[in-house]
Formats: sequence, C-alpha cells, structure tokens
Amino acid sequence: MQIDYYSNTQDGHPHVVKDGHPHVVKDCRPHVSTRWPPRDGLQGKAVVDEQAYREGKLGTARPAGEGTSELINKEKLSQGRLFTRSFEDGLGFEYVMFYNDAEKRIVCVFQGGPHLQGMPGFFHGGAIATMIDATVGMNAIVSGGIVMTANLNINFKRPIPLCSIVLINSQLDKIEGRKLLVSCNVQSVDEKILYTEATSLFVKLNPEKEFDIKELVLKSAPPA
Ligand SMILES: CCCCCCCCCCCCCC(=O)SCCNC(=O)CCNC(=O)[C@H](O)C(C)(C)COP(=O)(O)OP(=O)(O)OC[C@H]1O[C@@H](n2cnc3c(N)ncnc32)[C@H](O)[C@@H]1OP(=O)(O)O
Repeated sequence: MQIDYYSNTQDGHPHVVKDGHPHVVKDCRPHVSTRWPPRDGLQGKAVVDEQAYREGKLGTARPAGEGTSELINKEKLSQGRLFTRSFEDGLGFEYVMFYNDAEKRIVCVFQGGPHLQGMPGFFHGGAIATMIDATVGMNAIVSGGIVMTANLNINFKRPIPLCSIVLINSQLDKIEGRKLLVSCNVQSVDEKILYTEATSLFVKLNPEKEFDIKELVLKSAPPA
C-alpha cells in the first residue's frame, strides 16, 4: 500500500491518507477505549468471567473475602488498560490498523513516540515486539475469534529510527484446527527498508476450558 501521508486527527489517532482521501479498508480497532475489558465485551464472547472481574476476584490469590488482597486487587484491576493505549497521546504507541477480510491480512501504520526508545535514537525491541504481537494478534482475533499468542518469533534486521512511521504487514497464513499461523513484516512507508520479520502461532481458547484465563491469572498471582 502506498501511503501519501499520515495525519493525526482531532481524536489523536493516526489516519492514513491516500489519493487525498482517508484510506480505510476496515478500521479494526475496537479497542480505542483504554478500558480493559471493553464494556461491551468481545463481540458478545466473554474472554474472562466478567462478573468475577467486576467483583475484583480475578487476580486474587485467595478466594474473595480472605484478607486485604481483595481490595488491593479490585483497585488495581479497575486501573487496567490496554498496554498499547496506556501512554499519553504522541508519546507511546500511535497506530491504526486496516483489515482486509477477503485476504485475511492487516496493515498497521505505526508511529511510536519518544517514550519507546531503546538504543538512543531507536525503538526498543520490546516496543516493536508489542506492536507486532498486537497486529498479528488482531489478525488472528478477527480471523478466528478469541486466541492467545502461543509463539512469536522475531528477526530484527535493521534498527527503526525513533518516531518514524512504519508499516506492519500481517497475513494469516494457515489455520490448523485451533491453531492460527500469522506472519508479518515491518517496513518503511516507502517499502524500501525491511526492518523486521516475524512469524507467530495463536491458539484458539478451548471452549471447554472457557475460564482458562481466569485460572491462569489466579495461579500466577503473587501470594497475598
Ligand atoms: C475486540 C476487542 C479486542 C481487544 C483486545 C485487543 C488486543 C490486541 C491483540 C493483542 C494480542 C496480544 C495477545 C497476547 O499477547 S496473549 C499473552 C501472551 N500469551 C499467553 O500468555 C499465552 C499463554 N499460554 C497459554 O495460555 C496456553 O499455552 C495456550 C492457550 C496458548 C494453549 O493452551 P491450550 O491448552 O489451549 O492448547 P494446547 O496446549 O492443547 O495446544 C493446542 C495446540 O497448539 C500447540 N501449541 C500450543 N502452544 C504451542 C507453542 N508454544 N508452540 C508450538 N505449538 C504450540 C499444541 O502442540 C497443540 O497442537 P496440536 O497437538 O493440536 O497439533
């Protein structure tokens, strides 16, 4: 995709302009809200036990009612934010994604802010990995439903200058049962520089284990 230019609109989010028009295949950014989980849930499918989440029971090492951890966790969980949307405007992750349903691919236009610095003048590799995970993850979610990253392999080929705009081109390669294989590359806007390549495996959450996430959170919480 050839981008003419990129702009920040009044809502502070990036938009791509091509041929003088905002270029939108389908903006698949349902997570513009910084609240997590989103109020309306994930297209009607619950990822976590929302009631338990609201009651602050997720993340507690003990059943609610035992000790003070319940209150602390309630407060902390109410501050939950989507990582990539938790920076002040312009300082962290600024991006928009365009989803092509027929081709099962996503183009993400990403401009990281100065707070994503690693080596002076360049993006931190973890920030790049985060945006890659968010993009291939969204590709897997819109293609297959509720999934989690099982594996992510990244080849960092060139450092990415801080605050530059890059394209993340993601493609669903294969679905094998519950497994979705998604690959992507990160390129300069003129597509002349290949910065990064990645492959990933996403696994659809087993419907028989619908509270897997809750169990995982409970197990991984530090002792109260
Ligand atoms: C719409 C609003 C959206 C808002 C949200 C926006 C978010 C933006 C997007 C952000 C996105 C961010 C997303 C994030 O950051 S997600 C956060 C990072 N990921 C995790 O924390 C996941 C932790 N892992 C797990 O929970 C489990 O292991 C999962 C759920 C992944 C699988 O456990 P489960 O018990 O369900 O499955 P299974 O063990 O029966 O395995 C099933 C099959 O998979 C194969 N397998 C499994 N693991 C691996 C592996 N590592 N390499 C190769 N293969 C692997 C396995 O061999 C088997 O294959 P087969 O024998 O059937 O052939």
